[in-house]
Amino acid sequence: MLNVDRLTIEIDGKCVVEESAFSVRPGKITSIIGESGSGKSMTIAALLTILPLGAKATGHALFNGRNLLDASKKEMDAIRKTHIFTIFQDAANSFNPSVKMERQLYTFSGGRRGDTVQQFRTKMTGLLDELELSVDILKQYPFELSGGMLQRCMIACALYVAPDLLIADEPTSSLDRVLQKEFIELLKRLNEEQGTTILLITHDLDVVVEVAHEMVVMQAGKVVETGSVATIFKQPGHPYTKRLLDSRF
Ligand SMILES: Nc1ncnc2c1ncn2[C@@H]1O[C@H](COP(=O)(O)OP(=O)(O)OP(=O)(O)O)[C@@H](O)[C@H]1O
Repeated sequence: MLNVDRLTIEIDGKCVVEESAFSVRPGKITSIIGESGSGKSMTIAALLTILPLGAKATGHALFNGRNLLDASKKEMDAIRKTHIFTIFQDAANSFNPSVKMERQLYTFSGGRRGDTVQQFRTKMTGLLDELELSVDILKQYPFELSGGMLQRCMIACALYVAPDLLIADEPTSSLDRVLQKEFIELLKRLNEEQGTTILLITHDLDVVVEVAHEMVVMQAGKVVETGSVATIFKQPGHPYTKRLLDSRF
């Protein structure tokens, strides 16, 4: 599904990710974990070709055989429209505060699929209901909804689009513990019921152990360990991973 190899990212000549390599297998939840500043978000930005100005990525990030790093804007737009869906840290920032939810959710889901507004309304109403969100939210503005509700709206769009790959970058860090748990359950459902492949970026080991099948450990811009969560938790191979796991107890 996704094979990253020798990914190096420089920002204004400074190397922030060095020769990183990892794979995301279809149907699995893979988590990238690492301390703040280890390069997790820059890695995702490189895959989505949304690196900040002055940044440059080299290497390979093969998504279904296509190197995302040298895809044109047009190709990338097409890939992001239906094949890769991204949920960012703070859902509130993903929405325009002055536009009602219905129009925005349509843009994120039905519009991407080429559905009519009527088709969107029917399908989205069912999804909102499943996610225990009232259909009335469609008439509301984002600021009238809580952070947890907005993240659930993003999940509703992901369920609607049914992407090949869902990238979630620290999706629970702005939520309280109860909402975090709820959101993680939804990610699990998406994976188990729809078979969605998920790449989850987090610095929370509890989240990793709860939901991920495989993990990629990053430290100071480098991937120091990859493997199944069960194996790594049982027998961490790298001193940094050991420290990370020890800090959990
Ligand atoms: N816009 C930017 N301009 C210059 N350097 C940046 C920029 N964004 C991030 N960096 C640097 O890139 C490195 C990797 O940052 P990145 O945001 O990928 O870390 P992270 O692992 O996602 O951390 P966090 O968990 O805090 O989000 C850091 O040294 C950071 O200072």
